[in-house]
Amino acid sequence: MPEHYDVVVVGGGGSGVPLAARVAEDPDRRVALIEAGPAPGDRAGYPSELLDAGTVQGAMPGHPNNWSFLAELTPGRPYSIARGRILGGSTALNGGYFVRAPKEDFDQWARVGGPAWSFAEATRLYSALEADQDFGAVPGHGSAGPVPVQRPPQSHSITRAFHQAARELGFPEEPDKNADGEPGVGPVPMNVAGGLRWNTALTYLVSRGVPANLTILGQTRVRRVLFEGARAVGVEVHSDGKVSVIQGNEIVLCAGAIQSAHLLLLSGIGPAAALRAQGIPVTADRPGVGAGFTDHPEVAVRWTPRRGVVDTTVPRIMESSLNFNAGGQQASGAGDLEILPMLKPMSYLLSAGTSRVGRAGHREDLEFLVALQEEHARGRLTILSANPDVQPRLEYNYLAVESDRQRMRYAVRTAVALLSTRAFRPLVARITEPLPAVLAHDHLLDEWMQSNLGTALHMSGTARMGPRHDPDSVVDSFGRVHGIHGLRVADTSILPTAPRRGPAATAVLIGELVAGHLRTGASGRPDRAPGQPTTR
Ligand SMILES: Cc1cc2nc3c(=O)[nH]c(=O)nc-3n(C[C@H](O)[C@H](O)[C@H](O)COP(=O)(O)OP(=O)(O)OC[C@H]3O[C@@H](n4cnc5c(N)ncnc54)[C@H](O)[C@@H]3O)c2cc1C
Repeated sequence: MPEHYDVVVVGGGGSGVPLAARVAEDPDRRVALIEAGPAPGDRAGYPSELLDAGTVQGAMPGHPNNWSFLAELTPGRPYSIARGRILGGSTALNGGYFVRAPKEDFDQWARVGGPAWSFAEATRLYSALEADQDFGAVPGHGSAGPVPVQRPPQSHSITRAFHQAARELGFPEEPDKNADGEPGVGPVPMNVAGGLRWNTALTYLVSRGVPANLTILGQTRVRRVLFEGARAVGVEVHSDGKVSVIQGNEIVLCAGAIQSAHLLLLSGIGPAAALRAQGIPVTADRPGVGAGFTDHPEVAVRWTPRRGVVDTTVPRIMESSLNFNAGGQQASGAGDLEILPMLKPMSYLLSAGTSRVGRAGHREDLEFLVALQEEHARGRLTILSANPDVQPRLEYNYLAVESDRQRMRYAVRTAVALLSTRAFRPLVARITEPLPAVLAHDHLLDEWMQSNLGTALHMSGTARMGPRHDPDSVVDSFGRVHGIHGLRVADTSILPTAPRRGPAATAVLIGELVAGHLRTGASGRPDRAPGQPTTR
């Protein structure tokens, strides 16, 4: 007999772990959390390089806990897309920048998601999930949630110069990037404490204990959802070389923006013609699955530091960021551009000196990561085979529209202007690229951006929420798949657009929000406030 659970959660990452942990606070529900990667039961079980918040070694293509998907950022520009493959998901290998989406994002999302997605409701959820070490006691913040949030000291010479340079150019200070203030320069809130990256498994499960009614199945990969008519009844899984079935009253896909959409397609939910072309029987014709995703295109402005600027022993990769509007300092808005000064060379961040490249790293260039936080172009994820082992095609279409290129040019020129200020003079030996001749001409700068293009790895919107009559929407406000009973998606796939800041905090919020709805089946307001201890 297949095992049977009340709730089956597929994928233990930014959203899946909080969701499973919260639902399992109800002792009457049997919950299964299925994770394709390993599921360490304690901190010592995590590879040390994934805990080290001073590097991002898990982002290195080919790392065993990284799915390393192949994508095209623009036609002809292949790129390896990092995603976490371990309990904690991408939060186990990300940059640790834990920032809320601004009010403007929630205003936009609430138009299709309703009151559960209002900024007031989001503030309540963000506050309940955090233990903010700097502002926890003030309204709009929390001190009792699972996720430790801290702003790093602003003492590094690069950070001090960055603040001063931003002021020289007229940008305002933004002392708390998790408050609803004007975008500007300020410390980056991080889920980093004691030099450790606190992934969702450490915060929601290891620190708080795994409830007896929550079964965690590691090294178990879901291949597709199983149905009886229009009701999801279970999942087909592959583990230990065997294929088996796990049944559930409610199936929740939290496999991330790439794999939740892929699982929907493998299960016959998506554009009917594309499914039939792969021989997949159509369960629900939803053309929106995989279509129109957004992310944050990124380029690196490189500079050679003077001797003594880089200190690889600093237990952080960054300390501050500048969020600003493409219309200039005078423009209002939530900030569609971002500049993040890295404190160490990228080669070092990816290998921590364990490879030849990494050892040389401390003498190499540093980067300002420059990102477009509000894309107008749209990407596409399409199924290539009914075989779950064949990854979908990922076409980002970055910078495909002039309004994106124009704002990105503005951001790159601003980064170079920051490095050219008086504040940076004592630190900068030279700005390596883009060169002045490239900066001076839009078409040359466009070519440079295209050939240096990267991604912030913030994919969202592959199964967007919206009203059922909208053919491009896939789920409702609480992740329920239109036209199907007992199946939800709860991760950044459901966001209509990528948040204008990093999505990790919002991924956790999605887990909390959908768990609240699963617990009550009604308003989304949980019967017990998240962060409040259980009474069992
Ligand atoms: C290198 C990197 C750096 C980043 N830096 C930042 C940052 O500094 N700040 C920020 O805000 N955001 C950052 N992000 C993005 C952020 O971490 C993600 O947006 C967030 O973790 C998404 O949560 P999720 O639950 O949607 O997906 P994930 O966290 O990716 O979780 C999905 C989980 O599902 C599992 N899974 C997938 N398919 C299956 C299957 N078929 N069966 C079973 N399990 C499956 C995966 O193994 C994974 O554990 C970064 C991402 C990466 C990759």
